Amino acid sequence: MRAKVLITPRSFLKVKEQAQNLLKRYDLDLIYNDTGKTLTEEQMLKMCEDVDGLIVGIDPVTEKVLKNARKLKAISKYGAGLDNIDLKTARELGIKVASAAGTNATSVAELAIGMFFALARNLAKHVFLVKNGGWDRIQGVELTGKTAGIIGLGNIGKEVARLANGIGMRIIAYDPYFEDSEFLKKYDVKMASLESVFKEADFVTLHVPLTEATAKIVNENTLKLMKKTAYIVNTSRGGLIDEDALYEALKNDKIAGAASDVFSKEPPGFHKLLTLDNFLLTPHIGAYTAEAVEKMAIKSIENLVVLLFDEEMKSQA
Ligand SMILES: NC(=O)C1=CN([C@@H]2O[C@H](COP(=O)(O)OP(=O)(O)OC[C@H]3O[C@@H](n4cnc5c(N)ncnc54)[C@H](O)[C@@H]3O)[C@@H](O)[C@H]2O)C=CC1
Ligand SMILES: O=C(O)CCC(=O)C(=O)O
Repeated sequence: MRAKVLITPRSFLKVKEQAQNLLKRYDLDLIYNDTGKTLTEEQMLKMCEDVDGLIVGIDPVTEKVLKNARKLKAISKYGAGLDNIDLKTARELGIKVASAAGTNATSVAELAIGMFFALARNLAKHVFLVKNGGWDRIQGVELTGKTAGIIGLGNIGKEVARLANGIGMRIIAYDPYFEDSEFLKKYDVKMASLESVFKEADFVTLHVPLTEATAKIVNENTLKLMKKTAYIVNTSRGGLIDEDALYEALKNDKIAGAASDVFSKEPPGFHKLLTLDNFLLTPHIGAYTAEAVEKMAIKSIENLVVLLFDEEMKSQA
C-alpha cells in the first residue's frame, strides 16, 4: 500500500513542484496543508490520523496527536527547532524524528544581525517618524567595537559570530557543549559564562533550542545583569524570554531595546510588549527567504526518505 505523507509548512507550497519531482521515485501519497495557516492541535489530530510520515513546520505534534497517529513512523522537521514535537512520546512510540538544522542558519543569522543594525540606528522609529511628517533624529550607536554576546553557538550562533566578526564586533559566547577551538580562533570568539554574556554584551542574541534548561533564560534576574545601554535580540523561540520581565525592563529603560522574531504565543495578538517603541518585532520570518525555504524543503525530504525507507535518497539523474 502507498505510504501517506502529510506536509504542513505553508512555505513548502512555494517549492511543491520541486518536492514532488524529488519524491516521484517513491511510492507516496502527498497531502498538503492548504489552510494557509499553522495547524492547530485539533487539525493535526485529524490530519495525522492515518499518515505514515510527516514533514512538519511549527505545528503542534503533541502527545495526543502522536498517540492518535497509529500509522506514523517518521517525522521530518522542516527547519531546526524540535520544541513543537513531543520527543519523549515519539521515542516511546518508536517514531523516528529528524531535524533540518543548518539549512536556515544563514537566513536566521542575517536577520539577527539586521536586528542589531535596526536597534542601533532606531530604523523603525525613524521610518515611522518621517512618515508621520517629522524630521527629528535619534542618535544611534556603531556596531564596530561593540560586544556581541551569543547564547548558543550551533549552526545559527556560528553564522552570527562569523558576520559579527566581519563587522568588527568583539564576540563572547555561552554554550557548554561547544568544542570547536579552531572556529573560536578563526572568528576571534571568547567562550564565557552565561552571567558574563549578560553583563558584558552590548547585543545579547539567543540561538539555543527551547528546552526545559533554556526556558525563560532571559528573566528578571538575567535582565538585571545587563547594561542600561544593551539590547537583546531573539530569533530563536518566544519561550526563551519571560515576556513580562522583558516588558518591565524595556518600559523602565533598564535596557536600551529588544527585537524579537518569535513569541511564546504566535501570533501574539494584543501583547503589552507591542505598545513599546523600544521593542521591534517581525512575524517569525527568520527562515523565510527563497534560499532557506528551498534548502529546508530538500533536506526535510531527504531526511524523510531516510527515516521511512532506511536509505539515502536515490539519485534523480
Ligand atoms: N526564527 C526562525 O525562523 C528560526 C528559529 N530557529 C531557532 O533557533 C534555534 C537554534 O537553531 P540552530 O542553531 O540551527 O540549532 P543548533 O542545534 O545547531 O544549535 C543550538 C546550539 O545551542 C546549544 N545549546 C543547547 N542547549 C543549551 C543550553 N542549555 N545552554 C547553552 N547552549 C545550549 C547547543 O550546544 C548548540 O550549539 C532552534 O532550536 C530554533 O528554536 C531556527 C531556525 C529558524
Ligand atoms: O520558517 C519556518 O517554517 C520555521 C523555521 C523555524 O522556526 C525553525 O527552523 O525552527
